[in-house]
Amino acid sequence: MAEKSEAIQPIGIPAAETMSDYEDLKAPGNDDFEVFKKSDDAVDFRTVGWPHASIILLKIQFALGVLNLPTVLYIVGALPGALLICAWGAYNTYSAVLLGAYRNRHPGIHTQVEMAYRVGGIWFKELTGALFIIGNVLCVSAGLVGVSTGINALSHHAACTVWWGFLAMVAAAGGASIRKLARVGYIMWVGFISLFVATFIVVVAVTTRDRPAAAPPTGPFELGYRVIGHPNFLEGVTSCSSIFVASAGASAFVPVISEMRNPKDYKKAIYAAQAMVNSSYLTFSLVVYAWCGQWVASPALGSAGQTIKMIAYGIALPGLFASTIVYLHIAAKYIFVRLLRDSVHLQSNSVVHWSIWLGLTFGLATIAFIIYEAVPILNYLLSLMGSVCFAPLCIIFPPIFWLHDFNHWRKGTFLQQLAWVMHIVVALIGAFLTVAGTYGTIRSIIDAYAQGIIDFEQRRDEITHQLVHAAETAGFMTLVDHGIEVNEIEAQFAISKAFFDLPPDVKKKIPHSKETNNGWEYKAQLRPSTGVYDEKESLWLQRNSEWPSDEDVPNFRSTTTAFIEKCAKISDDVLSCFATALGFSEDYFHIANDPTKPDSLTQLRLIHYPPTNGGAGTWRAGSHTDIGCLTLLFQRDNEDGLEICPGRESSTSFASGDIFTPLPAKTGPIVVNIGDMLMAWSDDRLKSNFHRVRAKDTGASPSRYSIAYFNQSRKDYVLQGPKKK
Ligand SMILES: O=C(O)CCC(=O)C(=O)O
Ligand SMILES: [Fe+2]
Repeated sequence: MAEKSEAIQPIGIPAAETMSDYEDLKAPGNDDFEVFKKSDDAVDFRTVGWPHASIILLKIQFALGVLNLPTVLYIVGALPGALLICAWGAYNTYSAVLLGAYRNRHPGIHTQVEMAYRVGGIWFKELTGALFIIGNVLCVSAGLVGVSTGINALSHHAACTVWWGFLAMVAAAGGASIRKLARVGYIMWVGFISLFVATFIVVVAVTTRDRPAAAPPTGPFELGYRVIGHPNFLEGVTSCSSIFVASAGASAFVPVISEMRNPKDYKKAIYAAQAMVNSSYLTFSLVVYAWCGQWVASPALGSAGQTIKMIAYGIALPGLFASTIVYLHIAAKYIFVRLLRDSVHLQSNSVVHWSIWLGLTFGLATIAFIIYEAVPILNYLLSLMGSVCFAPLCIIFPPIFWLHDFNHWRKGTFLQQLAWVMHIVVALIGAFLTVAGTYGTIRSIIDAYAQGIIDFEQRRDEITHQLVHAAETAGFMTLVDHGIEVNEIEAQFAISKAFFDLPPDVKKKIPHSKETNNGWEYKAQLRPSTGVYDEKESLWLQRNSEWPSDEDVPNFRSTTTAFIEKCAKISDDVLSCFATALGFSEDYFHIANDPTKPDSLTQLRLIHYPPTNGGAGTWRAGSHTDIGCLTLLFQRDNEDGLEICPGRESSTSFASGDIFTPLPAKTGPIVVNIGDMLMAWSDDRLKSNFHRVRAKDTGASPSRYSIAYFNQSRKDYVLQGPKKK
C-alpha cells in the first residue's frame, strides 16, 4: 500500500538561500518528495523515461496550428513574424524550465496549482486551478474541432459534423482513460509522427506548385509576401498572442514530471522537445509563407490542393486524436490527484480509483463535447482561452513563482538584481498580453454579434440544409434577417428613383457599354425568349465602373457602395453554405468571385420599369435565366410582377407556355436565385431556373423598381464541379 503522501506545505515555509539548500532537503525522485509513491502493492506511475517524456511534451504543443502561422506572418511580415516565433519559443522554453525547476525544488507538487498555493495561498491556488482546468478542457474542445474537420474533409458529409464530434469524443475519452502517462506516451509517438509527416507533406507540396491552391487558378495575382507588414494595434496584439499560444504548453508539462522515472531528466526532455518544435515552426511557417503568401487555404492542410489535402488529413487523423487525448488526460489527472492525493485509492486498483478515474475522463470529455457542440462562438472562445488562461499560466505565473524563491536576489550581485528585474518585466509583459488580448477578442465578439455572424454560424447547418433544398428544387429562395434593414433598402431605392427621375440627357452621361456591360440603358435589352426589347431602363454598376456624380444624385456613390458591401457579405455567406454542401472549402466562392479584384464581373443593377396601362403582349423582362453565380433581388411593396418557373415545371425552350408562379413583391426580404454559373459549378445539382417580369394585361400597372446584385465569378476562373464533368 502506498505511504500517505506528504501534505502540501503551507505558505510561509522559509525561502531557501540557494538551490542547493533544497537539493539537500529532499531530492526529486525520492518517495517523500513525489506525489506518486513506489511500493510493491501500489500501481507504479513513475515509469516515463526522458525520451518518452520529450515526445509527450512535444505532442502537447505540436498541432496543425503550425500551418496557420503563415497567416500571422502575412499580417506582421516575414521578419517580425520569424523574430516573434523565436522569441516566444525561447520564452516558452524558459518558462517551462522555470516551472520544472520550481517543481523539482519543492516536494509534493503535481501541477502549477500547488505552486500557486505555496506562493499565494488558497485564492491563488483556486484561480490557477480554474484557469488550468478551463484551458485544458477548451483544448479538448479544440481537439474535437480538429478531428471532425479532418473526418469531414475525408468524407464529404458536412452535415454529420455532430456525429463525428460525438464519436471523436468517445474515442478520445477511451484513449485518455489509459491510466499511466507512459502508455499514453505511445499514442503521442504515433500522433506526433502522423502530424509531422502530414504537415511536412503539405510544406513540401506547396513548394512544387506554380501557384498556391487558394490563389486564382489563371492570370496574374499578388502573392502578398512582405518582409515587414503593417498591422494595426489589435492585429499586432492578436498576432503576437497567436504565436505565443502555438508553443505555450508549459503548464501542461509539469504533471508529466511526476510520472518520470527520473524527474531530474526533465530539462533534457524539455530542451529536446522545444528544439524540435521551434525549429519546425520556424521552417514550416517561413516556407509555406514564402510560397503561399496571403493565399494560405483554410483549413491550412488544403494549401497544396485537394489531393494533398485528402492525403494529409488521412495521415494527420491519429495526430488530431492524440492532441485531444493528451489534454483530456492531463485535465483528468489533475482533478484525480487532487481528489485522491491523501488516499490509498490514488495508486490502488480499487473500485473507487477506477470509478473516479473513468468518471473524470468521460465526464470532462462530455463537457468538452458540449462546449464544442453548443457554444456558437467557439472560435472566439479558443482565442480568449489563449489570453485568459495560458497567458497567465505560462507567462505571468512562472516568473512569480521564481520570484517567491529568489526574492533575495533583489539585494544580491548585479547579475542577480538584473535577473530579478527581468522576471518582473516578463510578468508585466504577460499581464499586458492578457489584458490586450482579452480586450481584442471581446471587441471582435461584440462586432460579430452586431453583424449577425454569430446567429448565422450557430444555425449554419440548418440554414445550409434549407438553402440546398430550395436550390435543388425551385432554384429560388427568400432570405429574411439578412442584416440589411428595411430603411437601408428604402434609402437605396430612393437613390435609384432619384437617378431614373433625371432627364435622359443626364443619364446618358454614363452610357451602357457593350464591352463592360456597365452604364445606363433604356429599352435596350433584346430577349431571345420574346424577340422584343424589355420595357425597362437600368443602370449597371461595378466598384470600378463609371458612377453618377454627386451633383446629379447627392450621395449616390457613397450610399450605393455601402449597399454593395452588404450584398457582397450576404452572397458570400450564402455561397459558403453551398460551397461546403458541394464539397468545396467554405471560402471557395469567396476567392473565386472576390469582387475586390480587378477582373471581377460582379455587378449591381438598378432597374426601373415605367408605368403602363394594359401590358398584354409586352414584357417588362422576358423569360430568362441569370448567367451569373448567385442573384440577390430587392423589390418594393406593391410593385408585383416577378414570376418564376421552377425547373420541374419548365419543359419547353425558354419555358414559354410553362407554368410561372407570381412572387409578390415585398420591401425587406431578399429573393435569391441560382444562376447558370453556379448550376455548372455544382454539376447541375443547383438549378438556374427561368423567371420573368410582367405588367398587368389590362388596367394600370404602376412603376416597378427592383435592385439586383449579381455575384459572378472572376474572369479567368474555370467553372468545374466537384465531379469534374
Ligand atoms: O426586376 C426583377 O424583378 C427581375 C430582374 C431580373 O430578373 C434580372 O435582371 O435578371
Ligand atoms: Fe433575372
